[in-house]
Amino acid sequence: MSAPALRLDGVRYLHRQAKSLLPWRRSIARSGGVEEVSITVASGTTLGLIGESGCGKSTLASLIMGDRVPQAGTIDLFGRPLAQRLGRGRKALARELQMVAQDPFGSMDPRQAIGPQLVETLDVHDEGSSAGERRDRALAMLVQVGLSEINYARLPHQLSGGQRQRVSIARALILKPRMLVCDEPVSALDVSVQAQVLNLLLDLQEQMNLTMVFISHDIRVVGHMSHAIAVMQAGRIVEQGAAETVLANPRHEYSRTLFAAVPGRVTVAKPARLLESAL
Ligand SMILES: Nc1ncnc2c1ncn2[C@@H]1O[C@H](COP(=O)(O)OP(=O)(O)OP(=O)(O)O)[C@@H](O)[C@H]1O
Repeated sequence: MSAPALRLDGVRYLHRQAKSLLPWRRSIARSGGVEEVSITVASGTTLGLIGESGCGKSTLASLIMGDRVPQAGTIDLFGRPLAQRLGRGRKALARELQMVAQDPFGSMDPRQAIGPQLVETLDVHDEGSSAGERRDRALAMLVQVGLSEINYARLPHQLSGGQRQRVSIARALILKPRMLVCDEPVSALDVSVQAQVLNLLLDLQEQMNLTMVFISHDIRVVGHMSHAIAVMQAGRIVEQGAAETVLANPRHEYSRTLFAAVPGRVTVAKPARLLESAL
């Protein structure tokens, strides 16, 4: 079997608490973070990462994105150590690995229209193309995420929350990365809009053969999106496996408690043929 798209082996990152101003409490205490995290994501599949607020999901996302460096353990992306691709390799990494976060507004320039913001990404990373080609690519990307071309000239505040999240997906995918980390991408959206954005992500995954890490506290959402699921508690992965198996037969006590809180049955939408290679 070919190398997995992403492999984390024994990754640790513990946040340092700010130094106390009280002299007798000046020792640097460790607070939350992640510890001994080992996960594997097969190419073209989605690993759903689930756990309660504060368990370390976003810390893990930032480690995968290379925004934090592990204090122990290794991260390999497409068969190469991530650590080698930071620093000068950063720019090339952006063409392989992108992120969609919960709040699309936070990462957008409120005064710049949507289209030019997409073009700007190409300006930085795709110097070979002409201005006209970049504009065409931005327009095509808008259409690919289900937005009409009219949105090219609109400002972020003129769009709905769902449309804004589509724009941030467009911006993440315009460089045609191979891997996408989604950190609670639909948590801020109305339930009716959530399904549309999730299905868009599923379609794009198929069209672009994307590998995804999909982070959510919502078990239904993770069930809808994932081939494999990892359950996180207090910074550690307590259980991982094929999505169907984990959801139907959770082995860890914590997973059972987490799933029991969800009324009804959680369904897995992903095709079974991919399950085997997802592990
Ligand atoms: N920069 C930081 N400095 C100190 N502690 C931090 C920092 N960032 C996160 N933490 C702590 O680390 C733990 C994990 O936080 P993290 O944001 O990774 O969890 P999460 O599962 O993504 O939570 P949420 O779903 O609420 O965003 C928490 O206890 C949090 O308080």
